[in-house]
Amino acid sequence: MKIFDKINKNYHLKLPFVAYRKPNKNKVLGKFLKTDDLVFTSSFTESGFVFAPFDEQRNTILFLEKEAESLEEDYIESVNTTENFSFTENNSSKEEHIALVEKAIKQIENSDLKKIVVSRKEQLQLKEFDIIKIYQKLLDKYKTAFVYVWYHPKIGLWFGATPETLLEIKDNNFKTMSLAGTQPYKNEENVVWGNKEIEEQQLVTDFIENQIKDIAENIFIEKAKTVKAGTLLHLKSKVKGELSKSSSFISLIKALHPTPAVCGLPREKAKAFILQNENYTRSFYTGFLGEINKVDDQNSSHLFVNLRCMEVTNNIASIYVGGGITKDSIPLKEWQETISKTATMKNVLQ
Ligand SMILES: C=C(O[C@H]1C=CC=C(C(=O)O)[C@@H]1O)C(=O)O
Repeated sequence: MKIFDKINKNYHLKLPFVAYRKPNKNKVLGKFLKTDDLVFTSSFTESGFVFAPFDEQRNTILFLEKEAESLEEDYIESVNTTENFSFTENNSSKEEHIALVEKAIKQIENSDLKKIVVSRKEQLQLKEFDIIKIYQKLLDKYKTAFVYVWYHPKIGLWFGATPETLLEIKDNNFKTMSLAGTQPYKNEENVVWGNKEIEEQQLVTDFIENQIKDIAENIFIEKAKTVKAGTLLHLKSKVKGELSKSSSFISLIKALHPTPAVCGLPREKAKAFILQNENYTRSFYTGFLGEINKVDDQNSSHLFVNLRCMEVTNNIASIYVGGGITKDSIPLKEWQETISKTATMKNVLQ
């Protein structure tokens, strides 16, 4: 495909680009830049593609629409996915993660915190690395996800296949979702959920409702349903509404990000715990990415939460995974949940 040649070319010339396919769509879209200038946005008023970190104190990167060459092509399923990547697994940080989960549970028991999402980074040494093969495998395997590869020579190379929409907005009509609770998919989507997962997801739904109630009208929240995301199942409620005339797109982003699906409740206290206690920097994991202010589509924007993602630097893949901790969490189960979540990316590396 032409778009893959262009990805290869830009990557080898060290020029920024993003390629992405929206959930359940066929088209792969690409934005290819001609210089390696680093452009930031804090107003979200420009037209382009944003890549935002978890911590909003850090910069959001913008690929300006007017500076980019845009390509789009229907994806033709790859026939070349049998080739193997081999990797050596680093010694896992099981004890460290379990200790972090235990600390989060204690903090919840001894404060007004209800939920904290704690995460970790797992590093794998790749024996081979081919940007196109990895991206094709992601496209082949995760048709219901937002599947992307994003590169800037001054920032890094990221891949992801995320199940979570942060915000889709056109005119004043918007959609978002409350996604939380995880169990492995075992050929059955009709499953029973435990109280911990039901409560964990309800906390996210209540937070979203509370955050948007003063800036939106006609809010409608669907009952939670089971959804499949790769080899996992989650609980999801769709949310829609109308942004009030006096409110702005950025106020909606600020109201939603970071949701308790990636941070916790109350938000600021959970964030402080995360920044103090996770012994690595999340950078763009649990941030968000996507199109903003599309001029050819009534200024619409479509943003996704950066989950099930990895960063590749010098043949080392860093896979980022986390999970929501509540008073009812069982540390060993939370560890196993992060292992299950690494499979989304590991499946395309082997
Ligand atoms: C934080 C992650 O997932 C979130 C989204 C869905 C379910 C989650 C959970 O069950 O904990 C997390 O809130 C991740 O995949 O790293």
